[in-house]
Amino acid sequence: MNKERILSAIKTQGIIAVVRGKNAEHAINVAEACIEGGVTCIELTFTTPHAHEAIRTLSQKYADNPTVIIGAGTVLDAITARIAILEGAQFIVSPAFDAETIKLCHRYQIAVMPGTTTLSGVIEAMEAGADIIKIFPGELAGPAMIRAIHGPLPQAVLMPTGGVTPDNAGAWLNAGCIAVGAGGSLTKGADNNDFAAVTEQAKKFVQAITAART
Ligand SMILES: O=C(O)C(=O)C[C@H](O)[C@H](O)COP(=O)(O)O
Repeated sequence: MNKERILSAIKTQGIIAVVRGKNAEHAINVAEACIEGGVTCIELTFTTPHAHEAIRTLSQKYADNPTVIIGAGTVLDAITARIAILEGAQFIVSPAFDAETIKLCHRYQIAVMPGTTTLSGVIEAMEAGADIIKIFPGELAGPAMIRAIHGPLPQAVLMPTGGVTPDNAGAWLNAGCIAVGAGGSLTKGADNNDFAAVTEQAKKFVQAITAART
């Protein structure tokens, strides 16, 4: 799928699941539980051992399903981004700013989302061509910061991650975020292999996002 369609799908879905697995198989199970609950944009983080295998498996499985978008997270450098792209990742998320990662993603026309918590960081990311700017850690910023950034920079496309829950997801969207990223509160059941709990939590996120947009 081309980059515009990936970005449009993320905007429509309103949420990216941040999946940190114990290993590739565990990450795949967590991702499948999210997808079953209706959260279909999946960020597989490179803190998971052999994360690239999970990216490959899920990218191949959902290659013909345009509602499921598989991407990579915790991408700290261009080498990791290239590995993720070769395995099928359709978007790249970083917790911070790395110019080489953004340049590489542009080379392959893959959506790229660097992280920052400052206004200067937002401007630097926009100037480098970030498609979405991740506000991380979101719990330290809060939805008020989104409104504040959009004062001087109404054109900034922002997405928080860190501390996003079904209870506060709507506040982030109402503050002007294009989507939210949710890890711990979405996938905590997976710590005990309770994947049904992950599916239930995914449904709660979908309900919260639908409610915020109606
Ligand atoms: O490392 C990255 O690239 C990340 O994407 C960081 C994640 O956004 C947060 O770890 C998610 O935070 P929680 O939802 O509070 O678990």
